[in-house]
Amino acid sequence: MKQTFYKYQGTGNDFVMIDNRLLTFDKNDARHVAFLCDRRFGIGGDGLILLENHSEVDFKMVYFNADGNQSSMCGNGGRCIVAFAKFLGIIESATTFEAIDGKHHAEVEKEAVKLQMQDVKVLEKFDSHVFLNTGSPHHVQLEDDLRNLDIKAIGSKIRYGAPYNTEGSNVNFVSKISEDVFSVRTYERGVEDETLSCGTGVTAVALAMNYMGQTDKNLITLETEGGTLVVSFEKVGQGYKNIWLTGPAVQVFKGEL
Ligand SMILES: N[C@H](CCC[C@H](N)C(=O)O)C(=O)O
Repeated sequence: MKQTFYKYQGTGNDFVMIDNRLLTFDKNDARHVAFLCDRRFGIGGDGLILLENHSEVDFKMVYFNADGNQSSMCGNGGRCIVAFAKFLGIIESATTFEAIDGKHHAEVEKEAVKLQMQDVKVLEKFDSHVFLNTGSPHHVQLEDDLRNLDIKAIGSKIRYGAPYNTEGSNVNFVSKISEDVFSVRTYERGVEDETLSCGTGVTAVALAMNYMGQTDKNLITLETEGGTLVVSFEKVGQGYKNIWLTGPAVQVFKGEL
């Protein structure tokens, strides 16, 4: 049976998107998901996202990394599925949906989508980096010069090394541009390469920079290889709440296979 596929991108983090409200897509066929995400033999994407019905909220998001395995929360994918839900006529602009890390509120604002992330109660500070989970695990480290970094080589070494090992972590390299602007490059677990941006990653960076005292602002601009994202938050004790990730989410293609 023919299947309709969409492609969405949020600041260059791109996804194969499927309306799976009829539950026809086989979630257990990792090889097929990896094929669809393959940039040469398939459609191509950093991940694949299913939109499904939900009994209490507007819809449910199911996320797969490009390796074909279901994974933790995807911030850019969360923004893209909200744009997809509006395109399908499921929502107007405000919405609440269910993802692997719980319920998320979001609002469509013209070409941009504003996505509320889960509260972050624990950040672990080390000499070289900060580790926190913003729906996905993130290692965040400051660098003087992002341009000449071999992100894939250095990122994979950290991702597969102790203490992350097989389960791994996403790895974000950051340089400070100004009091409220930071540049970020990310090595993504499950893509096992640099992606042009990472939504849970830039969220982690914004919170980590505030936590480390690199900024006392609570509205941070993150410049990524794929574009500009904005993260706002409220510090509460040693943690953060009312965390919002805002940026573009664009449908780039629709087709059938
Ligand atoms: N690769 C991540 C999930 C997707 C995160 C990223 N695409 C985002 O926008 O948050 C992981 O397995 O932890």
